[in-house]
Amino acid sequence: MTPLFARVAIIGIGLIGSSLARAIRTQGLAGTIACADANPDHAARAQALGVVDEAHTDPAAAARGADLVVLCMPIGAYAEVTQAIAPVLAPGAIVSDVGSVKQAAIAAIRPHLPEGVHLVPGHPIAGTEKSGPDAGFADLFPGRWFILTPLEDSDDTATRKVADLWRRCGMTVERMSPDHHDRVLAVTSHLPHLIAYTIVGTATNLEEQMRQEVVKYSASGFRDFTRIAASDPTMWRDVFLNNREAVLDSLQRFTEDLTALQRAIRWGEGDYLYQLFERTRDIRRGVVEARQA
Ligand SMILES: NC(=O)c1ccc[n+]([C@@H]2O[C@H](COP(=O)([O-])OP(=O)(O)OC[C@H]3O[C@@H](n4cnc5c(N)ncnc54)[C@H](O)[C@@H]3O)[C@@H](O)[C@H]2O)c1
Ligand SMILES: O=C(O)C(=O)C[C@]1(C(=O)O)C=C[C@@H](O)C=C1
Repeated sequence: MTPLFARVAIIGIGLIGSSLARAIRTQGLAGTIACADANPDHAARAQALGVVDEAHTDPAAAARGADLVVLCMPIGAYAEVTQAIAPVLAPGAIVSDVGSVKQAAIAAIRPHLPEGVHLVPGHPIAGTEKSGPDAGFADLFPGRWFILTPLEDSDDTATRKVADLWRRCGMTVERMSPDHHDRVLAVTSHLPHLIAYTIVGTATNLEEQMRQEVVKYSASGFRDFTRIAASDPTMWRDVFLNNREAVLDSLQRFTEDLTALQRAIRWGEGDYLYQLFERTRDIRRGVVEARQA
């Protein structure tokens, strides 16, 4: 099959960037895969692993001559990297990304793009708590959702090509407005991470002897939270700072629901607790049936 792109440049060759590189290679979707990473060890490791044809530390060196550039680094670095690659982007080139927040990603990229370069933002809803080029794997994507958030003026052909890329990596592609994406993900992804960080933080704040017992007798509920709370600090700092309104809104709702639960426990309202737990168990069944568990 002919490759979709002649040269793909992946900027940030960590968990998602290296998974994408592996999937592109496995599916034969690009003639050349170039990458750039600000961390020279990550660039060298990606080259040593053979997941890319070229590895650089300068993003412009990777992006030069690329028909597709995919930003795969934390959102806080988007503006600086877009400014660095802008002079080498040819008219007709596509710039896309995988960032977990869409409105802030667009605001950071769009002002710096030269005329004739197409912006097609997106977000693969797939990941793990691990980071870096060794953590990636091509099978991260099959069976998962990819949310495409094109702008009103996004080029149709460019949008279709980006959708095709992710479809051929095994994902199911859906379109959403950037604003809607940010509100949905605040509830389904950002809030759960915030809760996990809080629970694990609270436990580690307990006095020394207690802390040892928390780790020693970790029940699976706590263990599941520690997995999520091990997620990359830079990435998640940038997510919360860049989706502030939607996260604060869902956090407010969560706090109110928690207060209602506290009240039900205090007043022995067993029916309230039972009905809530019954409802949430059904939701879990739905997630499993949708094969997203
Ligand atoms: N981890 C997930 O589950 C997940 C899922 C979907 C989307 N995302 C998004 O993907 C992006 C990358 O996340 P990840 O999990 O792959 O993180 P990661 O830490 O594994 O990889 C990020 C890479 O970017 C590099 N980097 C940092 N600043 C850079 C810069 N200025 N220039 C070039 N490279 C730079 C880092 O050295 C690292 O190799 C984030 O925007 C995140 O929101 C993450
Ligand atoms: O499975 C995990 O470890 C993840 O946190 C993946 C997860 C999620 O919340 O589902 C995290 C961030 C993303 O932007 C997309 C996916």
